[in-house]
Amino acid sequence: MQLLDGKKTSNDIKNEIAVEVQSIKAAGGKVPHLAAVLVGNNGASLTYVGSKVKSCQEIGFDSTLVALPETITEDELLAKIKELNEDDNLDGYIVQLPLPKHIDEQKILLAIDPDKDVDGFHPTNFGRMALEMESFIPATPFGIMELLERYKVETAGKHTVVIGRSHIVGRPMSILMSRKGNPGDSTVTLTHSRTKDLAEFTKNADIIITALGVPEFLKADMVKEGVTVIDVGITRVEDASNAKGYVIKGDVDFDGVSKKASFITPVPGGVGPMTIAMLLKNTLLARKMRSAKNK
Ligand SMILES: Nc1nc(=O)c2c([nH]1)NC[C@@H]1CN(c3ccc(C(=O)N[C@@H](CCC(=O)O)C(=O)O)cc3)C=[N+]21
Repeated sequence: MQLLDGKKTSNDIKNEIAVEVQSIKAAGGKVPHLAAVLVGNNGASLTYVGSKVKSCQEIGFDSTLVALPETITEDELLAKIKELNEDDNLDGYIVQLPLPKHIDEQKILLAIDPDKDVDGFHPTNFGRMALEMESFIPATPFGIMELLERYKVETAGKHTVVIGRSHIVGRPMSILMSRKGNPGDSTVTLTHSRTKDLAEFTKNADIIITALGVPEFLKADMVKEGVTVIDVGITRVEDASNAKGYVIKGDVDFDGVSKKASFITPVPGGVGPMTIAMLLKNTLLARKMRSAKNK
């Protein structure tokens, strides 16, 4: 069994990006600038946004945290988005999800300038991704593709089963794995809450990508020998014995499944850190695209 080490790989990627930042600086260019919009103070969101800002500092990016109150109106948030779109000193930004219930998420995502949409959530980028054009690829799926590539996991002609059809993980993942190229060229089954006999699919899968949010859902008896398992689940489960008061659980019963797997991601330290590294990679791409336009 080979562990797909997202912690290590994300550090490698961050180091590669830091080297590029240094050469941009040496050439007198502008360093990439990422902003994160955070509405309210959801505990998990604060953690992720905090690590995004910290990573920017580590690799020499400029970063801005736009912290807004939970009570902000949709119009006020749209005005802020407009401001970020027009800010010439900003290369890319993300609006941390989920947003409060009174704000229409789709409306907000549509307002983001596709050229600054480093999350790749705008329909323009999603469409470009599906059509195999250059685009910003959503960071979590992009991170999974990067892990598969760096660990040389064979995907061509393999049966990939994706569990979960969310717009930010499952659906884009199913598209990326079916695209031409390496990684890719997979035969993909996208399963979801209405799928019947899910185990019949997972038992026949060469690669399983699970983005469900149900702790330890995938058990050893649901997979075949030699499977590759990518665990995108991250659920905080209360645990008084832990200093933080919680432990992070993936969708996979790691102890059981890892005995049969040829490759598997841990949680934590798998897909999560990769998400942040790929967001930085998208931001570097945004900077390069803007610099080519003399911005
Ligand atoms: N606009 C937007 N873009 C996102 O990319 C986005 C989002 N909204 N909303 C929430 C999800 C979730 N997400 C994670 C990022 C890093 C870890 C991560 O680094 N996890 C660590 C553990 C961190 C912890 O202690 O909780 C790990 O798995 O090792 C997890 C989850 C990005 N998301």
